[in-house]
Amino acid sequence: MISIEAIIQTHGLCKAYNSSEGNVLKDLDLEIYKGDFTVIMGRSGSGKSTLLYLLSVMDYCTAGNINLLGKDMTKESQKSLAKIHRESISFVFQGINLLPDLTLFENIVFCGYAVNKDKAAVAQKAEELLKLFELWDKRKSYPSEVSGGQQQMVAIARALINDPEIIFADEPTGALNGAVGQDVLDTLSRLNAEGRSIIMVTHDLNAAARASRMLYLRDGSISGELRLEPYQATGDLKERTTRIFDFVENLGW
Ligand SMILES: Nc1ncnc2c1ncn2[C@@H]1O[C@H](COP(=O)(O)OP(=O)(O)OP(=O)(O)O)[C@@H](O)[C@H]1O
Repeated sequence: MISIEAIIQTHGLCKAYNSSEGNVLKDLDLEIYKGDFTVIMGRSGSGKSTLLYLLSVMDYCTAGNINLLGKDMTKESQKSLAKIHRESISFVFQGINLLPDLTLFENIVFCGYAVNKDKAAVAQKAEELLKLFELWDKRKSYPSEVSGGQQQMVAIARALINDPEIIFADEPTGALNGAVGQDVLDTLSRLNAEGRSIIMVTHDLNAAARASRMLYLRDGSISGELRLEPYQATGDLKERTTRIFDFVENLGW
């Protein structure tokens, strides 16, 4: 059951990278709800990644404001923003971005130590996550020694080490083959079913089929929205994919 509690609200949100090219995001008024698996789609260049970076406060808006978990992000200090990044939100990138000189285990605990001084508790949680993702026997391997899918699982484990309320994902399956991509999506769906809010950008209809709410971005504005029943492991992915295809096709995808 999705609540109607907004965890993110934007008002008049604009982003321009330079004054000569105008706004990439145009006056967006948007709400993201707690417990949703929100998927953002749109054509290449429509501003999806820009929006994700703004919502996750990895980049700054040029006008308007963003309220994240009850706080106006345009008014928070750098220290407060850093705290929110460490404790409340996480980001899973397409490029994965594990630190190459740290083992899989070290990649995960490294982020945990930044928040929790109890190193034993962090190590315990990292162990649980690695076991959950069936990577415990690879804990001493370096990222270059495991597959892309395993690296992405570690990136998700790292994103979970501080128990974030919101997970942002930018094309998390973009670099993976089909079956491995499904494993990553299954993991995100499971996290969502456990109550975590997920906001994901994707071009992939199969990935989008995990959404409980779809937003379609066109030229920096939201031009459509679709609400779906939350995905269930036994659910009919094909039927959901067809619905999403019809939705985005009608919007000019
Ligand atoms: N750092 C940047 N500096 C200047 N322009 C940028 C920058 N990042 C993005 N843009 C421009 O902003 C627009 C939106 O880019 P964005 O990456 O948000 O789109 P997208 O919908 O995620 O695209 P894609 O699907 O291709 O990843 C594009 O015209 C892009 O060239």
